[in-house]
This record gives sequence, C-alpha cells and structure tokens, in this order.
Amino acid sequence: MYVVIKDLSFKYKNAKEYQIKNFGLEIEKGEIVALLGPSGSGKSTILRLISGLEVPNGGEILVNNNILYNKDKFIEPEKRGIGMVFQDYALFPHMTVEKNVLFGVGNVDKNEKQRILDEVLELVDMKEYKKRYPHELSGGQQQRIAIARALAPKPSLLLLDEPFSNLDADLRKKIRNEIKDILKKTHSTSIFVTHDIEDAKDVADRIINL
Ligand SMILES: Nc1ncnc2c1ncn2[C@@H]1O[C@H](COP(=O)(O)OP(=O)(O)OP(=O)(O)O)[C@@H](O)[C@H]1O
Repeated sequence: MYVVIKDLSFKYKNAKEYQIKNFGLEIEKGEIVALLGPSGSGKSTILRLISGLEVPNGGEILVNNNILYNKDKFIEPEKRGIGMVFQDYALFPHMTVEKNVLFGVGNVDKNEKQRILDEVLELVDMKEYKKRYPHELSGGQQQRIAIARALAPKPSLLLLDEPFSNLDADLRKKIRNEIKDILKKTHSTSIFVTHDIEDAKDVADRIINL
C-alpha cells in the first residue's frame, strides 16, 4: 500500500477528549479517497496530522514506504513532500500566478522552472494567466492556480481540504470534474476532505465516512 495510517490518535493540547482515536487508512498509489463527515468530525485534524502540522499522540504514518511518523520518528512538514490545497485558495496576493506556482519548487535551474510552470499551467488550462495577480482572477481560476501550485513540486501525496466550498453551485460541479481529471492525469494519490456527499461522489474513487 502506498499510504498506510495505523492506529492514529490525537488530542489538542487544551482539549479534554481525543479528537482522533485509533484512526486507520490505507490508500493505493493513484487513488483518490474522500474523507466525508460533518463539521467537527475531525477531517481537517486528520489532514493536519498527515501533513505534520500537528504531532500525533500515537500511531504510524507511512507514504511510499517512508515513515513520516511513528513513536520514534517525526518528519518535519516541509520535508514530507506533501502538497496541500485549502478552501480559501491561500494564494499569495502580492505575487503573480507565475511566482505563486513556482513558490514551492526547489533548487532547479531557470529552464526547468519554466518547463514546470508551463506543464502545470497547461494542466489547469491557465497558461495565458502567468502575469496576473490573484485578485485579477475568478474564484474558480484561483482554485485552479492553487492546484497547479500544489502539483508543481511533484508531491508524493496531495491533501485537499474542502477545496470547493467557496464556489457557487454551478462552478463547483464544473471544478470538481476538472479536478478529478487533473488528479487522474497526474496519477496523484490524494485525500480530499468534504462534508458534501456530492463532492465526494464526483471526485473520489472511494469514500471514507468519519
Ligand atoms: N486548535 C484546536 N484546539 C482545540 N480543539 C480543536 C482545535 N482545532 C479543532 N479542534 C476541535 O477538534 C474537533 C475536530 O475539528 P476539525 O476541524 O478537524 O473538524 P472538521 O471535521 O474538519 O470540521 P469542519 O468541517 O467544520 O471543518 C472539533 O471538535 C474541534 O472543535
């Protein structure tokens, strides 16, 4: 299995109860899994644990046979090679599309950067928008750029937290189909969090109810 999460448990420091108890999940390479559950069920917390933004109280997390967390080991978030897309796009407002997309791309030469930029912008059909700023784009376009930015460093795993919740109903349907195409084209192994069963059905290969 490409992603293995075993017996994960977690409690926020100031909380009385455990938010995550003995959570387990296995994902095949290239599979898109949706975590579906109501508000407060712990969806975002699970993504924070996988990305390393919170430290679990117990369990194991492995991606592609690399241990990201167990009782002896904690890999820092920036070393995990995990891409994230959030509901609020979180593009840097003072940076052009080009700068936003290349932000997380490491030490590669100029030509390689241009190649990556063209490749991911082509993928999300936004090649003409390199020099635009986020406020000059529609909500759906900003979300496509957020996905291009997450994909540019070639992450081993992509986490998407309610990526459609800011979009109106028509756009939402369109974007989720586009995203599914993009994830499948890039063979991206992905975990996608939502409280909306239609989102989950449209995008995911498999739905996990929390
Ligand atoms: N920083 C924090 N400190 C203490 N408790 C927290 C913190 N963040 C979240 N929680 C609690 O942990 C539980 C799970 O929250 P989480 O955000 O993971 O839920 P969710 O399923 O993503 O909800 P939503 O769909 O509303 O975003 C909730 O009871 C929440 O109140």
